[in-house]
Amino acid sequence: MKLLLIGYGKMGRAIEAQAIARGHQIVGIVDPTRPDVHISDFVPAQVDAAIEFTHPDAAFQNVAACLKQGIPVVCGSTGWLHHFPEAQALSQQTGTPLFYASNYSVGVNLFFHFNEYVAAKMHQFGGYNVQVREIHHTQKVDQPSGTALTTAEGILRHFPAKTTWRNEATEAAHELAILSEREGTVVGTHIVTYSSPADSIELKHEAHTREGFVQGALLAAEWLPGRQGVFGMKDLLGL
Ligand SMILES: NC(=O)C1=CN([C@@H]2O[C@H](COP(=O)(O)OP(=O)(O)OC[C@H]3O[C@@H](n4cnc5c(N)ncnc54)[C@H](OP(=O)(O)O)[C@@H]3O)[C@@H](O)[C@H]2O)C=CC1
Ligand SMILES: O=C(O)C1=N[C@H](C(=O)O)C[C@H](O)C1
Repeated sequence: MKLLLIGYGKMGRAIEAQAIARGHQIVGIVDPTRPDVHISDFVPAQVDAAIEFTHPDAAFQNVAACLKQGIPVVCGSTGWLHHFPEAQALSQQTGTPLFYASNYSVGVNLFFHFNEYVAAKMHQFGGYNVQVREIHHTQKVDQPSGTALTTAEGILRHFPAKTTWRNEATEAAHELAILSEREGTVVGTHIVTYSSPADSIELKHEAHTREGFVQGALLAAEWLPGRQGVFGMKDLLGL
């Protein structure tokens, strides 16, 4: 496949290495270190899919530029979802597919699935409080993590005692606390804890390397071309 990389940081570089190992061709790299390369330089005949891992403030503009060019785009940047409805509308207007996941790791998407199942069961039996904790490296700019937000949304859908989330410890029974910690080079750890006076139950995902994110993003890029609409990992994995 012909891939356009948008963002050449930790994820962009890891995706480049794995894409080449899988026999794909990198036709361009858009990044502040290459100011002469722009998304608007590329047309669909040159690119099968773009893969975007940049920054919360840059992601929507990059996604919109790809969609306007008619280039299918796989986006992994977090912290820009207030613009998601605009991106969905643009995908529909242009007939160009968009793939978004707050986390591309297959393991995390299984964790999301189990999280919703556990939340529904814990609601059914009652007596527990719940909180979400995420730990990431100190270079991370957004808080809470996109993965923690998806996790929290899954709990809010199935555990009606919580009606909203707050990014700090909270005494309010209806608020789901998301605790964010930044520590060294931690790749990404997410923990959901249900606790009662008698006991506690934890669901934890710990990424050891970025390889899971990279593999998932490449699977999405291989799957997306030729489709129409807005997709996520549930569509890709059939979860
Ligand atoms: N969905 C998932 O599975 C995952 C999501 N992420 C998310 O992906 C994003 C990137 O993560 P990561 O690679 O670790 O971050 P890095 O900071 O290592 O890399 C981001 C790169 O994007 C560049 N960049 C900034 N603005 C633009 C722009 N307008 N156009 C093109 N490139 C730009 C940065 O350049 P400069 O440094 O000069 O600003 C940098 O080279 C984050 O939002 C992170 O949360 C990360 C891992 C997995
Ligand atoms: O910034 C990161 O590194 C990560 N970001 C994503 C998120 O915000 O959830 C995914 C992963 O946890 C790594």
